Amino acid sequence: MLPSRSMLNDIDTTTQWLLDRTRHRPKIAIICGSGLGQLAEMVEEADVFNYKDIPNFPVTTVVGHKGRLLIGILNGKCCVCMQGRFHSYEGHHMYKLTFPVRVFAKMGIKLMFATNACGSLNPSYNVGDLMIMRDHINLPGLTGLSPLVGLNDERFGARFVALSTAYERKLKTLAKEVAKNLGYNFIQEGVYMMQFGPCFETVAECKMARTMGADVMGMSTVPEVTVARQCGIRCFGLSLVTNKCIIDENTDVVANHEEVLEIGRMRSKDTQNLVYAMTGALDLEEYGVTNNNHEKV
Ligand SMILES: O=P(O)(O)O[C@H]1O[C@H](CO)[C@@H](O)[C@H]1O
Ligand SMILES: Nc1nc2[nH]cnc2c(=O)[nH]1
Repeated sequence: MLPSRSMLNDIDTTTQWLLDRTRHRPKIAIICGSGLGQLAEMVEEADVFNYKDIPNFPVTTVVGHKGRLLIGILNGKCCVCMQGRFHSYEGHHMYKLTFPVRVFAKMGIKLMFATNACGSLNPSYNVGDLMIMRDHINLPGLTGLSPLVGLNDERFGARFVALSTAYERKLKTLAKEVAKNLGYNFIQEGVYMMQFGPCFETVAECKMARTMGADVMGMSTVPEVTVARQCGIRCFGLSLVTNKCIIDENTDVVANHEEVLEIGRMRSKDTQNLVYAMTGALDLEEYGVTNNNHEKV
């Protein structure tokens, strides 16, 4: 299913529906990855919406993705937070799974923090490391699956989107500074490869991904970042290494979602503290926010 005119109009309907129900006017969007939903609990004075109640929103089907949108204040900045995301492998068309990002753009979001759980390919990474996304490799995109396929609405952005600046340099620098101040010794910076999922990789696929320059593998984030960039939203990506990708044919150890959620819980507080401190340290004027007023006038 490709986006139609009426689906594009749905964006206006959903945006207005949300703005009519919250006094907050968020400028930052946060997406919680698998097992990282506790991030959302830091949002104060939150107006909370279940995805199933929001017109035109998809619903989450994956364990560890709660399915709530929170709009409120995080360390002094007004944010909208997705407590649970959508994935292609759930059967959502890429256009539909990135629908919230277009709504965020329409709401006036200028920055997006996308978190995810991933498996590591880089042998120097450890389970529990947090990786600042330097860049990504979009395997589905390279093979013809992009959220930007089909009708392009110029209200959102250009037909041809440059992704060489997908991840904002200033935000990567800020993350490193903040992590240093927090005393974190488990920070990496590297390349995330998205594959469609839902299967974890074969050994041969892991070897291919590593050869292609990937440090970690996951099944999300790239569609959201692609759409955000088309809309002019600046992006920061944070990957939690929840497991090591299996690169040895002679082991019976296998990746599993329970382990992903467990490591998510283990690093939950550290991830929260990093995002919280980064949000507080942001100078929103640098990102085009002239009116720092959190609320509608
Ligand atoms: O990318 P997030 O949503 O964090 O989740 C990751 O963890 C799940 C697999 O355990 C997959 O959905 C993968 O993409
Ligand atoms: N593709 C992929 N996604 C993950 N999400 C969490 N761990 C993994 C993994 O090993 N591979």
